[in-house]
Amino acid sequence: MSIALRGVRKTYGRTTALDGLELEVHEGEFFCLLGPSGAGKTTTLKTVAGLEQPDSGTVELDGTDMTGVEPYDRGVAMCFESYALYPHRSAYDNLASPLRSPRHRLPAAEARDRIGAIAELLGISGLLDRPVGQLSNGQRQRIALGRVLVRPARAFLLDEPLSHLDAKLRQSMRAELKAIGAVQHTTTLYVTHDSVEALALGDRIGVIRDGRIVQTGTREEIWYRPYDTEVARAFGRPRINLLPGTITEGGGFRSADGGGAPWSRGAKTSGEVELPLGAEASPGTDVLVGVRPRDLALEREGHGTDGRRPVLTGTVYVTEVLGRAVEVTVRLGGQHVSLVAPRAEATHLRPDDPVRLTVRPENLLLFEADRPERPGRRIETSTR
Ligand SMILES: Nc1ncnc2c1ncn2[C@@H]1O[C@H](COP(=O)(O)OP(=O)(O)OP(=O)(O)O)[C@@H](O)[C@H]1O
Repeated sequence: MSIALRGVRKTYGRTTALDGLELEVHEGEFFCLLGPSGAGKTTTLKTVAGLEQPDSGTVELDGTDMTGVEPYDRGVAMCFESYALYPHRSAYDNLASPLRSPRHRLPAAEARDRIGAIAELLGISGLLDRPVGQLSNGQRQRIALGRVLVRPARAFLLDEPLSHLDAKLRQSMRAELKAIGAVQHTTTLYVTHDSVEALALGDRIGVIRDGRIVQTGTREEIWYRPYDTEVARAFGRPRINLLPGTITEGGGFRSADGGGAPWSRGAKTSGEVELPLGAEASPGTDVLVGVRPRDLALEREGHGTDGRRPVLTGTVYVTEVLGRAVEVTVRLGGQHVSLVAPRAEATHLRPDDPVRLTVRPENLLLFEADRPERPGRRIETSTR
């Protein structure tokens, strides 16, 4: 089933939950809607399900306007973050109840098989006899998810279905979820505020902010061509580094002289540097250059640089071991930047050690400077 929201506006009193939201989810797609708390994610799902009516705008399912169509008749199955389960009934009964409704009734043996298969995938087979009221939050959440997935639907609407699981379980369930046959073949609109989850699961991702979609794209598009600094900051941990500067006459970048400009280039020594970015912006524009921590490399001593890659010179501020990698925070002039390096390359580093960092020009992103009224938008360059 395809899902489309066209110019959907929804207010609650003086709160605007959805502000002319436009969204299209294609048939069979796993679409992640990512945004911070209060952005309008749950309201979007409820509007698609028919549990909320838009003040204006329309919801179309398979191209048909759903205005006036009851939730029950929309063919979508929704899983709430605050799961509505029957606490006194067994987990099995909770999973089985959707299959007893006149619309979805299945022969008992088939229902048993289906429940067994879903329970197996969700790791809840051992809990089926227990009353749901006695289960942990994480266990209940999996029952609630199972309840949605067990019945045939033309689209699944899932609202943070893994949020109550511990990190390890969440990670394994994430992998399982996409492998579930029903999910593979059914349009799924999945709400999360976790960018790692969105990147792992989404065929496409929609970033929602203040009731509007800011950007829609594949994970590559969102990662390499973020709409603005806020989208860039939302994806990737540690966060993207954003360093201030201005656009030069030739469309390059000149670092802001924040007390000892950190950039140098090629064999030149430390000092203010110009990066030829081919920026589509007028000279003098205040900008931010974005570099993700994993795209910054420590220049190894004695290896020099190839003369083409920009080099940043600074001193180590602090290091933190992240499993097999190390996050190194480097002081550059008045700024701090983080980079993630393989442990072997970074374990010897101590605070105040001088370091030189390199970055591939194609890994530099350019943005307008942030303004009070809105985050800086990405500026096209010729280096990527
Ligand atoms: N029933 C309601 N009555 C009044 N205001 C509401 C209601 N439901 C949602 N809102 C408001 O609408 C806005 C969007 O809420 P929504 O629940 O859609 O956000 P969300 O992105 O799902 O957030 P979260 O991640 O915290 O669940 C919020 O400001 C919220 O307070």
